[in-house]
Amino acid sequence: MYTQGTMIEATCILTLLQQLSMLPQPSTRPAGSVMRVLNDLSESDNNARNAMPPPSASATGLKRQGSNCGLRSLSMQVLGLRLSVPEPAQKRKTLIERAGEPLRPASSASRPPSAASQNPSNTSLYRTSSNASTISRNGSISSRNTSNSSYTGSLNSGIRPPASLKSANSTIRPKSSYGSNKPFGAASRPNSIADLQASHEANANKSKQTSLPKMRGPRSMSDMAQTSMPPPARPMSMSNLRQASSGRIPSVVIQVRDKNRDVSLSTQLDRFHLSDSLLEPVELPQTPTKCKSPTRIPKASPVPLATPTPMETPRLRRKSPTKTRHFLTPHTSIELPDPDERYNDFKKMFEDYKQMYQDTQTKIDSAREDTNHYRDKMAQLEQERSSQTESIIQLKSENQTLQYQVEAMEKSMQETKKDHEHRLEELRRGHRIDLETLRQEQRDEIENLKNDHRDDLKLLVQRYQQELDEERCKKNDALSQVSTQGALEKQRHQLELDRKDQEVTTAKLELERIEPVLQRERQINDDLRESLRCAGDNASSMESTRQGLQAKIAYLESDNQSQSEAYAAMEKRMNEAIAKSETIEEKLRVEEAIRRRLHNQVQELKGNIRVFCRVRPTLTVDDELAKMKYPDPEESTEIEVRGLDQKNAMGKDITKTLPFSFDRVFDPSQTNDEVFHEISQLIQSALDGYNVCIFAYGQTGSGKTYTMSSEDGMIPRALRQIYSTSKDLEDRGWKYTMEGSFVEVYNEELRDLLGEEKTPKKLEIHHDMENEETTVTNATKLSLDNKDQVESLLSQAMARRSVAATKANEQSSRSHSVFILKLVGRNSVTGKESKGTLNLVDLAGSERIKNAETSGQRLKETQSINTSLSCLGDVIGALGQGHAAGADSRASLTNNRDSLSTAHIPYRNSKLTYLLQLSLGGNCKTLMFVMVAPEKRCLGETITSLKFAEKVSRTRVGVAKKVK
Ligand SMILES: Nc1ncnc2c1ncn2[C@@H]1O[C@H](COP(=O)(O)OP(=O)(O)OP(=O)(O)O)[C@@H](O)[C@H]1O
Repeated sequence: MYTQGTMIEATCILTLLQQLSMLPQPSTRPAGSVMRVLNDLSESDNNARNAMPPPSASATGLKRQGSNCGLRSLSMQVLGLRLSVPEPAQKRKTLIERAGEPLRPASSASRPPSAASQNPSNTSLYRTSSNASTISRNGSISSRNTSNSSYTGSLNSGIRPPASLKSANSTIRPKSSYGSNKPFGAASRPNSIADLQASHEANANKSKQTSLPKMRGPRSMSDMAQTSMPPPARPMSMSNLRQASSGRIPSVVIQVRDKNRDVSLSTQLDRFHLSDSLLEPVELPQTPTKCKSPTRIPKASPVPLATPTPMETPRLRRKSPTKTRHFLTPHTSIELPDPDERYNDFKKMFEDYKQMYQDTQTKIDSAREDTNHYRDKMAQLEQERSSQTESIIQLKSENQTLQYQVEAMEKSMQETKKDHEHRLEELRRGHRIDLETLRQEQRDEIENLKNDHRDDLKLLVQRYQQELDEERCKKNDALSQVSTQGALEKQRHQLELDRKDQEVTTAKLELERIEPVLQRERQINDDLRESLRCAGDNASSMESTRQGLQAKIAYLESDNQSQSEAYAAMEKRMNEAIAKSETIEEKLRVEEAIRRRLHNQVQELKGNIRVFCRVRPTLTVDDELAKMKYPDPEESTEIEVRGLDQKNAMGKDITKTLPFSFDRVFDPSQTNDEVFHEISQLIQSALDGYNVCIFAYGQTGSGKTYTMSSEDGMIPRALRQIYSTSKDLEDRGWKYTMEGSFVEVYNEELRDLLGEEKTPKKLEIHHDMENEETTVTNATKLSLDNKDQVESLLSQAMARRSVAATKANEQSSRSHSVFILKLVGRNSVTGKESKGTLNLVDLAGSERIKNAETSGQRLKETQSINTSLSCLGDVIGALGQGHAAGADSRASLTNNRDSLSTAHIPYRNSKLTYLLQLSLGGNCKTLMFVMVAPEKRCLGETITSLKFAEKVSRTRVGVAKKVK
């Protein structure tokens, strides 16, 4: 009866608890299934234990009997106080028994540590609670174990443990395997969906745990269920529940009514109190294996539980302050707790847990929402992952295909390479063979050619040897002849020289004699001019007189006789004056003829070929100058040039100084004016009816053009002088006509430099030997009738000279330019005529002959220049020889012309000499300017030019004669 009543009461309480505790997922559970609810609770405990937040200080203080079993534990506590449940569950293992079993891996590994287990303050608080005989449970597994240990301790021997042991137990608090350093209350943030789910579950469990503190009541609900109900389909295997039920066994035990002994309620309460103190945390072995003496754990007594009647509670409350101490058994000193106090505690705890449960539920809801959100996100990510995976697979397959292609291509390339190498090798072999064959053939051919050449060479050598011997014999004969002739020639020359010296001496004497005569003649001439002027004046005065007389005659005519006589006297005087004037004029003409003769004699004495040397000033300061000296500054006829550096075998300097002598030497300081002063007499000869030729010879840049054709050069000066002199001579009855032409000889061709025609006609040279006149057909001729025409001709000549430079391919020195001026004079008084020609020649640069490093057109030009200059040298040489021969044979100056005509002069060998035929030679007056550059780099050319000029200077070509 007692048991049955108790069971009914327990069932009612459980139903109430179910409603109050708001068990999770109540809808999923079968209504009214108390055992299933308990099972769920147990599982919730297991799952959410670690996540349960620690109770507040006040709550902790209230939870003296707290367990982590929540309301069920509370109910069981209550039941433990009131019910005496028989112990039918011998089959079930106690916590200690189960401690020997291996731990469930999931629960130990993943649960976060309990803050309380790590928090020393909590520990101390817990200890304080223990000292005050109240137990504070913070829901941690360690606390639960502690309670179990306490239970174990309490049941171990049934004897109250010594104080020292208790102290030790309370001090050395076991550390749960779940312990960690994580601070209390720190929310763990889920890292993954799995974490999130775990967190969510933990929250759910926590809420369950919070709402359901662990039961510490007597026995387990399963035991109770086994007692009052049929066993549930699902056994209550949750260890915590079992542990809790086991841990509450002492409480249950204290309610067991000992039938054999009459125990008062106070005693029981005392015992209960004592038993409560036993719930103080006791260190549990950390590993279940350490619990090696489960046999020490006393099993619950099988005695039926004695539940106090409802009436007993007020009785207990009405108890005097001096509380009766209740002991667990009469034989033990284990004190039981005060039931009222515990009841109040439980009630308060219940309220707290309820509040916590509600809070937790709210958190669960939000967590669920988060979970759903994260699930969606996860699904989305999963979808992306699958698409990425697909693309990766596709790329992999493409990559595979490409790799196959690459391999195939590599393979084909290898094959092609091998094929090519093979073919190359074959070609090389073939080429080697062909080459070898060709080489062999060429070797044979060369050998044959060599043999042939050797034979030919032998024959040639023999023939040439023979010819050489013959030639040698001939040359030896000729040499001996020449040497004989040379000796004779030398002797003859010596004689000639002596004779010439004699002649010069005679001429000098003659000159000395003539000089005063000439001076006298000049004086007479001046006097005559003066008297002529006076006569002119007289004539004019006479004319005026005559006019006066005529007027007088007219007057006298009217005045008869006297007038007639005066007129006759005047006429007589006039006639006398005219006659006197005529006499004077005649005298003047005679004097002019004498002057010309004397002038010609002087020119002849100076020589028909005269050579002037002119040294150009240096143009740059950097150039090293050749060493030149002018030993006779007064006479200015010599120049000494230090030759090219020479050293003998001993290394001694044997450089020679070469002396040269000319008719005149102009040093670099002398101007064109001074030069012209020296040649002006020669220009006058042209007016006197002589052929005059002035040419400039020298290397390029030596100053030929500057001397001949520059603005104040010889050509302009000559023209101006001729024009002015001709004008002067008009007074003496001379009337001159002057014709100028300007031609050049380029590549043995004549070109007109004054011609306007675009297609110039061919120029030809024609000599009129009878009149000793040279004509260039088709050449433009400009007459110099007035001063303007002179200037015009000069400007045209200058312009054409520059055009000529262009025409002559860049350099004027590539051609010989010849200015020809024909002078024809007629004396209206005497009826005499004179024909003279003035040739002014600017030769091409002489160095081109030797230093020509040209080809093509330039080579042709060089050859042409070379030929023409060489011909000029030959002509001058031949003229000298002819003159010598003529002089030798006839020994007369006057007959030189005849002798020259008999000698062969190679005028026709070049256009230049052919053009100047009548201006060179014995009948003409020739002046050669040898132009010299002062720079040392030009020394070679300078010496060559000076030697050539000296050779020309020594040439005697006879006496110039007037043109007929
Ligand atoms: N006596 C001088 N005083 C001053 N300058 C001179 C003199 N002689 C020549 N020169 C200068 O030297 C340079 C070369 O002279 P020029 O052209 O007359 O030489 P060239 O031998 O006649 O040359 P080309 O090859 O043209 O015939 C010119 O610049 C000229 O002005």
